[in-house]
Amino acid sequence: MLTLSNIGLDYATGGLPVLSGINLSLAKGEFVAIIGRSGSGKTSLLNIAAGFVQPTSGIASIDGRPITGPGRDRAVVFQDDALYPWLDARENVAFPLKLRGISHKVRAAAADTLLDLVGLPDAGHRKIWELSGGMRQRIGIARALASEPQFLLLDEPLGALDALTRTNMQSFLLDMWSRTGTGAMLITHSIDEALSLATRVVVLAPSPGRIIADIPVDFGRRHLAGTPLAALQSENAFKAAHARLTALIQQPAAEFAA
Ligand SMILES: Nc1ncnc2c1ncn2[C@@H]1O[C@H](COP(=O)(O)OP(=O)(O)OP(=O)(O)O)[C@@H](O)[C@H]1O
Repeated sequence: MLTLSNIGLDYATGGLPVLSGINLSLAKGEFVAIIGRSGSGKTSLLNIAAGFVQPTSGIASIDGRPITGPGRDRAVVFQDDALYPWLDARENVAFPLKLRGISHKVRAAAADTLLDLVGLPDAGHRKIWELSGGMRQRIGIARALASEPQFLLLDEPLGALDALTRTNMQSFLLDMWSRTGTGAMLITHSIDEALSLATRVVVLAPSPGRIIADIPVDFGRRHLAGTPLAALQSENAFKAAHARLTALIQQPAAEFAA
């Protein structure tokens, strides 16, 4: 269990704290989407979970152990795929294993298994610049999975993709999450995406960033069970949840104080 307890964050720039009183837990097998206005502190929160940023107050922990920095139990995927252009796809996926001193033969075999898992069994020898945006994000996710993380921390990983690729990648992401049994934390600006993938949608209000809603949803699980995303998104329940989340994000700042 990844637990954020009473987290506050102040970058000491003289303004309001960026985060205040955040209590959030993420179990393995859960998929939490975090939405909120630009600047509400979503990336800051993910960076605390990743161990890139230490909170000013409160405690971030995994199974009771404080998070003091990045660790193999958490893998982060960003909007920019951040692949190494001088390595081919297989070497990119295998890179975390190389850092752990795993032999060339073993890591090449592990990378091929992961490339298979992400649907790119023949891409191992391809150069990064030969791949489409969606393929590069799959390679990035395969690389994240190479360290067998317990938690996937996803910061707008599909944000730079065209609409059709993004829809395909949403199904792919859900499939990866369900096959690997990880806990996923997804930051997204898309309410549709949050509702379509997550088991819980958490809404952050800005200034200071705090949680104003934590809503369980089941559209993603139903998509995994076979219902197409388009069918789910046309249901009244989906539209009602969308309208509720839109209203929460758009409400005037003064009302957030309540
Ligand atoms: N390293 C930093 N130093 C100082 N201030 C920062 C730093 N990182 C973020 N901030 C500030 O913290 C606030 C929250 O930023 P953050 O990126 O966490 O929000 P966000 O909700 O992810 O925004 P967006 O949706 O635009 O990506 C913003 O006011 C931002 O300027």
